[in-house]
Amino acid sequence: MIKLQLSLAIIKPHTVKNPVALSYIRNVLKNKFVVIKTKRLFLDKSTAANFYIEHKDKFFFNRLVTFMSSGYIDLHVLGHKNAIDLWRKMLGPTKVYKAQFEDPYSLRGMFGLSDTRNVAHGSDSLTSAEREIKFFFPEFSFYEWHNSNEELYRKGPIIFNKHLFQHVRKL
Ligand SMILES: Nc1ccn([C@@H]2O[C@H](COP(=O)(O)OP(=O)(O)OP(=O)(O)O)[C@@H](O)[C@H]2O)c(=O)n1
Ligand SMILES: Nc1ncnc2c1ncn2[C@@H]1O[C@H](COP(=O)(O)OP(=O)(O)O)[C@@H](O)[C@H]1O
Ligand SMILES: [Mg+2]
Repeated sequence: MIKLQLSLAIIKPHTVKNPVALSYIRNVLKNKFVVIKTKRLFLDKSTAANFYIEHKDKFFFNRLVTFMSSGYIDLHVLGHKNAIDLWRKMLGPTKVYKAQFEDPYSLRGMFGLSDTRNVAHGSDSLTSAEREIKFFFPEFSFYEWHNSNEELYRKGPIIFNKHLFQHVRKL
C-alpha cells in the first residue's frame, strides 16, 4: 500500500490569465491527481517575498516577487502516491529554453514565457511541500490528513466538484 503524498502547485499569474494554458493544466490536475484544496489569491509583495525567501539573494528575486504579485494565482494541494516528483516532471525544467529544447511537451516547454514566467510552481521536497501548504493553507491539518483523510481519499469513493475545483468524498 502506497500512501498519497501531497504537493503544492501554484499556477502563476500569466498562466491564470491564459485560458488555453489554464484549461489544459486544469484538465491534467483533475485527471492525474486528487485535488485536495484549491484557492485563488492575489499576493501582496511581502507575502510573495516570504514565500520565496530561500531566493532572497538571487539576481531574479525582485522580478520574481513583482511578477508573483502582479495578478491572481491559483493554489492547489495535490495528492498522488508520487505527487512531488510527478508534478515537477510535468512542469519540466525551470529555465524556458531548456524546457523547450529538452522537454517541449512539458507545461513549461509548451507555455513558458521566460525563466521567471515559467507557468507554475511545484514543491521540490517533502519538507518544502509541508512548509508551502502550511504557508497558504494555515487551517490545513496534517494530523487529520495523515490519520483519516489520506485513507478516505485513497480508497474513495470520491467525486470531482468542478465549482470548488476539488475532489470531495462521495457521501
Ligand atoms: N544576471 C543574470 C541575468 C540574466 N540571466 C539569464 O539571462 C536570460 C534572460 O533573462 P531575462 O532578461 O530575465 O529575460 P526576460 O525575458 O526579461 O524574463 P523575466 O523578466 O520574466 O525573467 C535568462 O536565461 C536569465 O536566467 C542570468 O543568467 N544572469
Ligand atoms: N535564472 C532565472 N531567471 C529568472 N527567474 C528565475 C531564474 N531561476 C528561477 N527563477 C524564478 O524563480 C522561481 C523559483 O526558482 P527555483 O526554485 O530555482 O525553480 P523551480 O520553480 O523550478 O523550483 C522559478 O520558478 C522562476 O520563476
Ligand atoms: Mg523551487
